[in-house]
Amino acid sequence: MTKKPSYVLEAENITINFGGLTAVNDVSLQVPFESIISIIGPNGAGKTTFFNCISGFYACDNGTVFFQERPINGIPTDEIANLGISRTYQNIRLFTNMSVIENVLIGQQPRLRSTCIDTLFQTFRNRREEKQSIQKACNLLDFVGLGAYADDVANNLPYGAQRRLEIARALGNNPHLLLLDEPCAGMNPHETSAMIELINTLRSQLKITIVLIEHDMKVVMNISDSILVLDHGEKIAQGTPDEIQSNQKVIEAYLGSGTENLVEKYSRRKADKGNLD
Ligand SMILES: Nc1ncnc2c1ncn2[C@@H]1O[C@H](COP(=O)(O)OP(=O)(O)OP(=O)(O)O)[C@@H](O)[C@H]1O
Repeated sequence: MTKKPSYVLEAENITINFGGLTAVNDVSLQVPFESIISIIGPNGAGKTTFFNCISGFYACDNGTVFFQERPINGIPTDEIANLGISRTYQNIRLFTNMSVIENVLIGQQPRLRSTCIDTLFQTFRNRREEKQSIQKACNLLDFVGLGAYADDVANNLPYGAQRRLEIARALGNNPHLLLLDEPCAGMNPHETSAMIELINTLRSQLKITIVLIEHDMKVVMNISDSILVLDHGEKIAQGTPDEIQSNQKVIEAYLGSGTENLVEKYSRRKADKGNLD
């Protein structure tokens, strides 16, 4: 019997430079199976760049990324997706003029086996795959609570629903690991609560491991098993929500020196300035 690896993902000593700027410097992260890990840090800290290294969008200058113990540096992004890593983006990337279900069907495209010939001649394999894909897309839409909107134009969905649609599309690949870049950005409190619930359900029902970048500290503290904190491309802390909230280095990196609780400070600054970013 083969031993299950300890971590779904291990990023070891990741460094990436853009010209003279070191955007991520020697950052390591171990992600246990079925965990929810958040990456936080001030603007420009290197969070998205680190994500891009993990998912193969950027080739890092140093370090190794292991997915289920297999090194994945240099593997094309579509192959990484086929191995079981899916992601969403900071800015919503939907095909806005296509229907909701079409957006989900596109996410399954890389896994289909039908050839051009199958499609051209509408072979049995082609028809069976199409049927299975549509059924799967319907199930995914039901899962994210959008089953009733399958035939609507994606652009007509409310903002929070568009973010959930992106997740449904990312699930089309049957991922083991889902990378979510600011899943709650721009959401109202109701949409944020629904997203928190969905992320927890992805883990509990589908057994998917989640790594997310998020600026909303209430979300981060509510949802995470562990939090990685970046500042100026460096890892300055990692720990549980309780550990991170009281970590002086983290509080200073975000908001300057002081003793106030991180969530309280964040909420106060957000109220004062509209948005901390
Ligand atoms: N393709 C690129 N070319 C040059 N510089 C880049 C590139 N991508 C990111 N950077 C720089 O790397 C640094 C880290 O950027 P990154 O987007 O990873 O930060 P972030 O923590 O995700 O910020 P935010 O919270 O604002 O999204 C920034 O100084 C950014 O300008």
